[in-house]
Amino acid sequence: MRRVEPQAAAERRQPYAGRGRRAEPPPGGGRLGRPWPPFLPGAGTASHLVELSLARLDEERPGPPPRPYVGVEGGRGARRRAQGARAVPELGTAIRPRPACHRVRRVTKERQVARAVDALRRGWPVRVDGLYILAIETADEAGLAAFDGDRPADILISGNRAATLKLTNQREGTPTGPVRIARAPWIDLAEATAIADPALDLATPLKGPFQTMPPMLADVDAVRAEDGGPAADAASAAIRLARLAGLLPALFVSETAETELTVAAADIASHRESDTLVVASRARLPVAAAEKAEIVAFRSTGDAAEHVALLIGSPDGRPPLVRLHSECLTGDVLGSLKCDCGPQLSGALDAIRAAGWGILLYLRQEGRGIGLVNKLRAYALQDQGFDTVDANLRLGFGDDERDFGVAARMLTLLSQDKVRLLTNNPRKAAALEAEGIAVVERVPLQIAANPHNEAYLAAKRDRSGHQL
Ligand SMILES: Nc1nc2c(ncn2[C@@H]2O[C@H](COP(=O)(O)OP(=O)(O)OP(=O)(O)O)[C@@H](O)[C@H]2O)c(=O)[nH]1
Ligand SMILES: [Zn+2]
Repeated sequence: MRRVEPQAAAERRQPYAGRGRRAEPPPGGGRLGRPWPPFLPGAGTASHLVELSLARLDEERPGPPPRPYVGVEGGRGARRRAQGARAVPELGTAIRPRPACHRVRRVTKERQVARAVDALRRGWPVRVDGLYILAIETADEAGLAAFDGDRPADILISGNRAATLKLTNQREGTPTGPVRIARAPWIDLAEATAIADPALDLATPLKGPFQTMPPMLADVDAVRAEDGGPAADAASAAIRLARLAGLLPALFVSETAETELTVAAADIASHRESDTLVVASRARLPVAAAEKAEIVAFRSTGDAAEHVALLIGSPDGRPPLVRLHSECLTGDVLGSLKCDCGPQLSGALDAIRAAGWGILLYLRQEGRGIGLVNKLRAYALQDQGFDTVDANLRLGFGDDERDFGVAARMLTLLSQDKVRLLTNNPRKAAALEAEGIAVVERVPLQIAANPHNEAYLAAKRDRSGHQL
């Protein structure tokens, strides 16, 4: 039986001492100007607070023996061991939410980018340096009317989408960066949606005529942003923001609108999920492929996605066999035959178990980083005859929008700097190497084709350079 200490004993020790929590109210009151509740150990006001000694809990309910997993030597776990408390298996440090008494947090650039992403998804305007933007995909009539004000806002699309629409930049030929289309009176929300969404390309094959209505294509470089810096940077950042939001890279754009939400183009451009990624939690997880496995979940402050690592077997001194698996809901969960993701996932787990020690990183990068909704749009285009690469380009994205810096950061947090990589994709190996993870061997992960994914695998081999 666990014994609850009498209050008198609790009063001699400070609960949570040394954990960075304040024990006494700060001078001048608490959070948001409200007075802090009294917390005066020994004054009889906190009768429910007792200290449960870690050492005593251990005597009564011994913890598991330390597992031989990786971690940062000399970290919090090592200190606890040195103090004789229960040995905590080490694998990076889980970051707890801040206590409720923590006062107003600094608004970081990650938080500002996250807010902007959220606003775009909800159909709210955002200001990026001197450009105001509203996502075409999530705008409604009332929101667009408010955004337009006295003068119709223009349209901004990615260079890839502009190339699909054959909107050549008047000065430079084929555009590489975003292209701005002056909005003629006939371009209402429905027309703008047809410009944005290639699923409608067949239904409305004749768009425009844009070129005959100058200045339909304004070179964004010529427009200076109000806050300084070329509007081209703001335009590129705005397009990136749409992709981070999982939206089509097509926006209404204007130099005059109203919103309280401003985000700097430079903050969007430098936003990297890996910068703020931390270990959030971990647990033992026997899986069908391997009973001896452990799951580790990762979070970052700027993105909602939670990435996961599954550690299989025990470290044996060799670099682990590592699989970077990008999320594919349709293949991983529903058994889609259009791709090779499901069989690759189970094949990778089997290969890691057979190797004795390895890690599967489950990366929340659905659709090669364009998100589930856009991947399904790409599938609809593939049913029209476009291959997996062209479908992405028609949507306005690159062929592969994934940032493997996240995977490198996860490996670093797991204290792994050398890996044997299970992949047919040389880009993954190069990306890890660029982030400081040595890929000592590439191990192929070949899956037999089926009639539904033959063309997909051929496009990966012939157009994306996969070694199949
Ligand atoms: N945009 C798009 N994404 C797809 C399509 N088919 C599969 N995907 C996504 O592609 C990703 C699969 O990538 P992986 O298997 O991790 O990696 P890979 O680039 O194929 O390389 P390997 O390591 O050799 O398998 C998943 O995020 C899928 O959702 C498609 O037709 N279009
Ligand atoms: Zn898939």
